[in-house]
Amino acid sequence: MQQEQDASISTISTPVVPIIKVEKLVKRYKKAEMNAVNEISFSVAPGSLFSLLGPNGAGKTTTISILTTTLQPTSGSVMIAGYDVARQASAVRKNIGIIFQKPSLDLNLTAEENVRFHATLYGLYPFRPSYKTMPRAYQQRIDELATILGIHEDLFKPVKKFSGGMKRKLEILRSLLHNPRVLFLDEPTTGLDPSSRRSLWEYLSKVRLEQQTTIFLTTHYLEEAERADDICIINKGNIVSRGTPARVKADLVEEFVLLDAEDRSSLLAELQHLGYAVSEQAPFKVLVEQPQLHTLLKSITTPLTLIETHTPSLEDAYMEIVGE
Ligand SMILES: Nc1ncnc2c1ncn2[C@@H]1O[C@H](COP(=O)(O)OP(=O)(O)OP(=O)(O)O)[C@@H](O)[C@H]1O
Repeated sequence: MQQEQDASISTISTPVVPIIKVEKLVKRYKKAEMNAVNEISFSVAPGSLFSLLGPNGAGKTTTISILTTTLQPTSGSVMIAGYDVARQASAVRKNIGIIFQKPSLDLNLTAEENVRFHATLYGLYPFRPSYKTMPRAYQQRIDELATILGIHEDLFKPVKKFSGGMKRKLEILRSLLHNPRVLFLDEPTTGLDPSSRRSLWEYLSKVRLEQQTTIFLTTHYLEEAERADDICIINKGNIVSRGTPARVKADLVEEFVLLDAEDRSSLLAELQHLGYAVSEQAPFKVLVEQPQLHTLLKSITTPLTLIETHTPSLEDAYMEIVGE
């Protein structure tokens, strides 16, 4: 038994060096009365899919802009792949890929030309006038990524013929060319129809598995965040909940039963005697999860006039947090 305990403790405490570490990050815009990001701290495990979830104005774009070195924080620290965002911005940039909300592709060029011009602009490969004359390493990398992202057939087509989903995939391909350790995506599925959205998610999972890239994305869709290994929910610049989707659900979703009786004082005394967390006002709100409900009801001897169970969904809990 002792051995089992020791084994489980050592498994839990195995240190994983985070690829992203955010500590007490604050951003206050000029003339703003409140912090857009209000002393938030979190870390991201390497190779994971991390989702920053929140409603409009929560502070997602502000956070991702600081993490990607395009915005100065007011205070706090951010380390990415071991580099300090404020003091080692160019080393950070070498280790990250970024896809912002607004597409930045040249519609008059082919997909491959968009990638090639980007690659030469950023000094990854020397410029050559055609794909065929580009270095072999470039050709292999673009082939590999286009295959993972499912746009191999379309590489030599003009981007103006691409759907929204294909354009997104091309931007992802372009931002992965230099093999970044972290890929940042700001609301990547905004404006996509449900099937393109699903397909983009499948391809992002493949990218993560095959390239071991950590993926950090922002979204205001709860169902998207549920696909992540870790979620951090922010609202009005503050962290509301964080952890695995299951953990966040347990954190936010409060299961309870409402009970009432003609003899309320007897019912209240019984509930308190049984050790349940219970509201003072009737009908009495008793915090109890479904599996324990039967035991609770069997133990009560006061005749009941009301039994009403409440099991909110994660969506309900999220709406309650952000809808105020
Ligand atoms: N350049 C700016 N100057 C002043 N205030 C700003 C600026 N950019 C954002 N804000 C404010 O900071 C807060 C956080 O905005 P942010 O864009 O980070 O939220 P968000 O979660 O990305 O929202 P959305 O989902 O709508 O993109 C909001 O109150 C917003 O009005």
